[in-house]
Amino acid sequence: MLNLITAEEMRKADAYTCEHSELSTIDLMEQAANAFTEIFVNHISPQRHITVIAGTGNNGGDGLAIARLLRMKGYHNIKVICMNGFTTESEDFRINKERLVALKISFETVSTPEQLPQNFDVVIDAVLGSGLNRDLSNFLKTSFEHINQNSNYTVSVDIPSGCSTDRFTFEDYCGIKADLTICFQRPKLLFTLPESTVATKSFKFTSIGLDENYLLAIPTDYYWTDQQTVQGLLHKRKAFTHKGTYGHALIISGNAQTKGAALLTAKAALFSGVGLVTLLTESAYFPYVNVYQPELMTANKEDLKILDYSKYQSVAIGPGMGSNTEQRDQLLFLLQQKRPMVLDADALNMLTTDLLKQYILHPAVLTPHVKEFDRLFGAHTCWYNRIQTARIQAKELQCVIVLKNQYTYIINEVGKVFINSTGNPAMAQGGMGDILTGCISAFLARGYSAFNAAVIGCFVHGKAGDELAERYEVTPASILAEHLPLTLRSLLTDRIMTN
Ligand SMILES: NC(=O)C1=CN([C@@H]2O[C@H](COP(=O)(O)OP(=O)(O)OC[C@H]3O[C@@H](n4cnc5c(N)ncnc54)[C@H](OP(=O)(O)O)[C@@H]3O)[C@@H](O)[C@H]2O)[C@H](O)CC1
Ligand SMILES: [K+]
Repeated sequence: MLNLITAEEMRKADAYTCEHSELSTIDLMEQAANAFTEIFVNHISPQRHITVIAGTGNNGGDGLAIARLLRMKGYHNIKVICMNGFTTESEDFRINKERLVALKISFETVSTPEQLPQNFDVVIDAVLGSGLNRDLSNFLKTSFEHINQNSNYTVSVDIPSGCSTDRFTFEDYCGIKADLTICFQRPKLLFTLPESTVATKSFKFTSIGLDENYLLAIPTDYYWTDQQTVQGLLHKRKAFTHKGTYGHALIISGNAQTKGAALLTAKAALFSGVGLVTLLTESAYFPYVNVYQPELMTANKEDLKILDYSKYQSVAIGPGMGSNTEQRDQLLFLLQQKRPMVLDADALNMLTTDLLKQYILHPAVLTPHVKEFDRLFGAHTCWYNRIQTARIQAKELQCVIVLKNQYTYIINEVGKVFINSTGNPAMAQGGMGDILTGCISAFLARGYSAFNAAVIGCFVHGKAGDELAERYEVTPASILAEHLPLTLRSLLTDRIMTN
């Protein structure tokens, strides 16, 4: 679990690392440039024409070091353009300029936007990083606009120039619009917000060798859930265990038109390793369930109010359930059974915050997408504010909120935010949310806490999607469900190999 930190804390970590190690700031810059270059070479071939656009601070210094390292790696079409008019020139920028000139890499300075080349193939943007402390000058604004319009592909160093990581809105954004940002040491919360795509379409982060013990001790409300965290949480199946060891999940989902949602949720629970899965549905539908997935058990919807709920370790309610008066009455009845629950889709649509306050008195995971979230907790104009509401509500309701997004936010009962790091656009298809509900309900039934079930469920779901996306342009939900056991195996095998 990586704690996310602010630009100011990063600066302190930089100073601390240099003070408490043999490293000088120029060494750290070299490490940062190396880390950047390692990712860059996997994206951009040496045949491309690279223009590094640099400022004269440390972000610019990184840019110059990157130009030199790329030249040494066989990128021969490379030049550096330095933007004039900065008040400061950092010492490490100066050293890197000397090193660059020694390699005879083209270095020129521009003072007006008109002096910039007409077109760029690949731009490495190293004008401004975390040192941004005021509005952009007209010179920089116009230059950035020109670069944005005329670059085939732009990679920003640490932060797109002109983007402030301490502000979470992008109104009137006039900085660099990157295709990829390679940021240092930690992901930035900002880049997980969907609106940040105006500044960077994607991001990767890489360690530059800052003191991790120092960094990890910095308190924060935001964390990045990485593979190691999930591997630490996952238990391997043990010898002499049986189906009863792994819990029994009850799935309540699907009306006449949306039976597929019920099947997908149940299938995902099954493939996530729960001992038993029962699907509550109309008796007329039992044969279809058995044909589709013979391992599933069925219970009659007519018996909803007479079932013995104590035998289910988790109850998932909502996908494709419908939201008429009868279903609302069923939902309230189910909530009163106080079983560990996952509430999704129509279950969320039928609830209000007052009802949640009244009925959520047991471990519960709410899995809204943006529309469900805003209907329940009020409209939001930006994701940062939406996350803040989720933090308040999770604390107030004492539940876990899984706010779905490309980077899903998992908010625990004390309002801390854990950002899921897996998943991709190939998963953007109907039924994917049903699979997530099934996954989380399986881990809940297997005995994990609501929070751990949410963290594991989101990670495994997204990782299965990532693995499939290497081979599939799109990953239909049922294919993803069937891939879950392979993903679980790879996570558990890696752990055995590495720990
Ligand atoms: N620990 C790390 O993360 C490391 C980061 N590295 C890289 O360093 C940058 C941060 O470098 P820094 O020198 O602090 O700042 P910048 O390069 O972003 O900016 C330089 C100076 O530019 C001036 N400034 C600020 N805003 C503007 C503006 N709108 N227009 C013009 N100029 C501006 C400001 O100086 P002033 O004296 O004029 O106020 C900035 O100081 C980080 O992003 C990483 O890329 C290290 O290389 C490795 C360790
Ligand atoms: K930059």
